[in-house]
Amino acid sequence: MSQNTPEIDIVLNEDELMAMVDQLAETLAPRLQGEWTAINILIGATPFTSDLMKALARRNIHPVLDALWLESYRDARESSGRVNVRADITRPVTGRGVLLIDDVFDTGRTLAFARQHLMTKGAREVITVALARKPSAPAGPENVDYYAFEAPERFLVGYGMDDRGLYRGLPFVGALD
Ligand SMILES: O=P(O)(O)OC[C@H]1O[C@H](OP(=O)(O)OP(=O)(O)O)[C@H](O)[C@@H]1O
Ligand code: HPA
Repeated sequence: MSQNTPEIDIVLNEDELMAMVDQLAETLAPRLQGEWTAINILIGATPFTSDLMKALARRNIHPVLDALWLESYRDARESSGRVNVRADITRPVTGRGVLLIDDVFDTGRTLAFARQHLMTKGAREVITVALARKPSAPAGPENVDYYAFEAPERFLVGYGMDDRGLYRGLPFVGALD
């Protein structure tokens, strides 16, 4: 790493990530029969969405892909407490199953907001999936439905996750202090 790059501890390397995404697709595939829309929660979920869509396609599962641009952290490492819609989905979801895809489930605000947003638009059912789940995230009915791994209680970067817009392109999941 260059002088200006902070120390980033590797939490999951590329091979571990790919194996986890593949396992998640194997688990999800039986639930995604019929009419489904997969929604990439922008920006952070983009690499995860891309790999999950490919892993589902290998199993002959082809949901419609859409995107919902939500923002609540911007340049901070803590949630602002509000979820702003920067851009909405592009196709109707009335009567369809919706798979909401996010990179990290932390306070749970983003996915709770997105679930309500899609139910209000008439989705038949909404299921949520995140790559990483923080240990302090909500459990019980507010919990994410599926996740690939339990992350350390640290600030994550890489594989879509950012610190002030940086490090989204790292091919691994790392942690900063
Ligand atoms: O569970 P929560 O506490 O709501 O945190 C999770 C959300 O925070 C990040 O989004 P952010 O607002 O940083 O936008 P980004 O996707 O553009 O990074 C991340 O991508 C999740 O969507
Ligand atoms: N890293 C990056 N973005 C995030 C995180 C995190 O740990 N938690 C919520 N949004």
